[in-house]
Amino acid sequence: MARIGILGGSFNPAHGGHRHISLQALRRLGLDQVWWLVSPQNPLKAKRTMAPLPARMLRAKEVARHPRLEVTALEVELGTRYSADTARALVRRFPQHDFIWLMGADNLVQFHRWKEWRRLARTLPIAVMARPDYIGAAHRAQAMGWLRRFLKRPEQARRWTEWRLPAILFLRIPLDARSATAIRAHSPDWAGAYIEDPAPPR
Ligand SMILES: Nc1ncnc2c1ncn2[C@@H]1O[C@H](COP(=O)(O)OP(=O)(O)OP(=O)(O)O)[C@@H](O)[C@H]1O
Ligand SMILES: O=C(O)c1ccc[n+]([C@@H]2O[C@H](COP(=O)([O-])O)[C@@H](O)[C@H]2O)c1
Repeated sequence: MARIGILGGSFNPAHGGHRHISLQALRRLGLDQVWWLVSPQNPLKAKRTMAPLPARMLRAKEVARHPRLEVTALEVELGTRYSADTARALVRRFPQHDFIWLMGADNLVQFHRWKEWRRLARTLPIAVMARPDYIGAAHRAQAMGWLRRFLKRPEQARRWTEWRLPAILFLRIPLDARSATAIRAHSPDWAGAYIEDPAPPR
């Protein structure tokens, strides 16, 4: 039985912020591993600006480089597109593990727009990682109207496998301002380095 944090994301591209929150989650939640689920396509994000999945995977593996961080494209294998379905499929596929869903505070702000988000919260506990500019907004998030009654205290963090679901925890970790949006603004063609050159014309 392993204790595993799930960090779903576009990773377009992966950056030190992902690594930072994963290492914090490992420590604060007493995890054995964090699995990065590199999403084929976030249902709420534009396809136009999404780099191909193989390029995002390669970059994520370069950034993660830690024995307890696992980079996966599990949603491709599981055939799931929405996180509520992914969570359910993970629990069924890996009954020997305990999972907790990790997200940055910005994700909680739009959580009420995710498909069947209450079902996700009934399937897995949720840990919300602090992110600059979003902490207040996360506490005021629309989804918190329902989730607030299931709030756990920080001192309960390591006992998450014993929580009754739904359960949500805010982790006040050192803030990290890195973001994929900022990287794309600076290097819009970052994925080019990870895509093999097409065969030269004959
Ligand atoms: N610096 C950070 N601090 C806290 N959480 C973060 C940080 N960077 C990413 N996350 C979280 O990691 C998960 C995956 O993030 P994602 O791949 O969308 O990166 P991003 O930097 O938020 O991308 P974008 O700027 O394109 O939205 C999300 O839950 C997001 O909130
Ligand atoms: O299930 C949904 O409806 C849903 C809507 C938006 C985002 N998500 C998930 O949220 C995670 C973070 O996405 P992103 O693009 O902000 O990195 C990723 O696992 C997405 O699949 C899920």
